[in-house]
Amino acid sequence: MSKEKLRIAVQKSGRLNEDSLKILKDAGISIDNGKEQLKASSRNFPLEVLYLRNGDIPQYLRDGVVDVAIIGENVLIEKGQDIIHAEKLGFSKCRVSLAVPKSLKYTDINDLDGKKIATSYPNTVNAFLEKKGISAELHIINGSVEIAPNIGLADAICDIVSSGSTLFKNNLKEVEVMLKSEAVLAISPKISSDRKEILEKLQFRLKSVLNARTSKYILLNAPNARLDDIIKLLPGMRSPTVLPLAEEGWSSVHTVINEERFWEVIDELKAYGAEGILVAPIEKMVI
Ligand SMILES: Nc1ncnc2c1ncn2[C@@H]1O[C@H](COP(=O)(O)OP(=O)(O)OP(=O)(O)O)[C@@H](O)[C@H]1O
Ligand SMILES: O=P(O)(O)OC[C@H]1O[C@H](OP(=O)(O)OP(=O)(O)O)[C@H](O)[C@@H]1O
Ligand SMILES: [Mg+2]
Repeated sequence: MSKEKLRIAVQKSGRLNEDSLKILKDAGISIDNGKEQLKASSRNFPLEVLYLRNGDIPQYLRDGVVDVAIIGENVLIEKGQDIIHAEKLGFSKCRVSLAVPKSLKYTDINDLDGKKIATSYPNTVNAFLEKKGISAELHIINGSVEIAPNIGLADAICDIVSSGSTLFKNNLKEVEVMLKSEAVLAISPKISSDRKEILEKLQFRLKSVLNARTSKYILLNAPNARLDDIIKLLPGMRSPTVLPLAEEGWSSVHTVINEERFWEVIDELKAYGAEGILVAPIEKMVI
């Protein structure tokens, strides 16, 4: 067997670290994790993990020091336009937005012309402003950006927004959403063909985990008279499984459904007489 290993960068600590390790674990990849180690290997998958600062990862990918990484799309947009985004991983969802003091009357982006904007995302802001034909002075800071208007450092800010509570606490309001982001699997343009084979195996596993996370297995009892209507609401992987119940005139229907779709159709299912609806998690889903 080849000794080749795929090298993946995972955030050392911060918002992405825990969910990144969790998705690898759910994909059946065990990583022995000495807390202080910056490098670790998997026992059961040809993977080497490097724990790095999120902001440094685009450069490591570009140089081919790591083959793949779990990173926020926002960082790739800011610093890694040349890097391939593969799977969206469904966690660390946020947006990168412009915000101004609540007291400021804001009509549109023209209100920021000639103003000072504090941000850790200068390339993203510049590209956005350029597209809108606006010029502003950027004040680049690495953290606590939201405090800038309160201390007279800037008129507006551009930073990550999720719940909006940091903006609220700093008396700011979100006025423009520049981009939406979530964690993604990013791929180095320099990855070798041997490692690409390992990457394909990793992507297959991640997709199975992601499919399972967004789907549910449902079982319900349905009156035979309304079976056709109920089945139309429940497409399933190929089609639902229908089994007769011991009680005449009733069937048991089993299927897989996207969780959001389940909540959309639940009232209709009940209206067609579906009973005893059970919803179960799916561990892995190979399509
Ligand atoms: N409040 C939030 N809600 C959801 N996702 C977020 C939030 N803040 C940041 N993120 C996402 O998580 C990523 C990592 O954020 P975090 O604050 O942990 O690291 P950082 O300080 O930007 O980077 P570094 O690892 O270089 O110190 C961001 O790039 C973004 O994609
Ligand atoms: O809309 P909210 O839910 O309030 O989240 C947004 C905040 O979260 C991030 O900061 P973080 O907590 O990661 O601190 P950091 O500046 O130390 O990275 C981001 O920089 C915002 O300040
Ligand atoms: Mg942060």
